[in-house]
Amino acid sequence: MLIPPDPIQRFADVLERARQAIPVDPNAVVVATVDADGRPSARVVLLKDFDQRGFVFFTNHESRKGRELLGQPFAALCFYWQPLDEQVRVEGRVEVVSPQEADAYFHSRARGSQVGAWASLQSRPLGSREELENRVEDVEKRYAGGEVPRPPHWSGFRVVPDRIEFWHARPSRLHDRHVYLRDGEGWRAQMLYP
Ligand SMILES: Cc1cc2nc3c(=O)[nH]c(=O)nc-3n(C[C@H](O)[C@H](O)[C@H](O)COP(=O)(O)O)c2cc1C
Repeated sequence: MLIPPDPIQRFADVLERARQAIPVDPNAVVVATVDADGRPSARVVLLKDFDQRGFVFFTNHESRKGRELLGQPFAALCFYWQPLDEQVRVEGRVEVVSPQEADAYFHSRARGSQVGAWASLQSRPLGSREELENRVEDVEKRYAGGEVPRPPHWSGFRVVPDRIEFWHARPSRLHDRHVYLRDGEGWRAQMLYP
């Protein structure tokens, strides 16, 4: 098989197949970060955008992942689509998206999610469910009848890839693995043993 030259276009094709095969959250992805001591942590987020510049997700920048990424600006993403028998791994430096990009996405979200972004002190200890509900009520009162602005601590991260790997299951565990390594403005593709 000839390895397709553009990994971003190849990712677009795989994600499109995933969207057709998986009714809920085909854009879910595990994102791994590390803290200042090199200790890794991982969680699922939703991929909200991607193009030649990179892969974007949104979150609270004061959350555990947010603080880790602001301190150690590298991440690894891992997609797995079981019905497709496909895995894609993306690695690279992370940058914060522009305020315009963050605003545009924030204002496209449901109002409840916008309120939640203010109410949730993501990843900090919570005393009770009631405490969270009271915070939600306070935010709703504060912005009653008006637009909910984007919290300054809520924005997107873009993973700027320097390594993208496509894995496709094959019989006898002799799977296909194609890794793309950033090479100047382009990519150098390489097969790997499974
Ligand atoms: C399907 C799914 C999608 C999620 N999407 C997001 C997301 O886009 N952004 C986000 O901040 N958290 C998302 N979460 C919650 C995260 O997994 C995580 O619990 C939260 O962000 C706190 O992580 P942290 O403490 O490591 O920062 C999602 C969880 C699941 C299961």
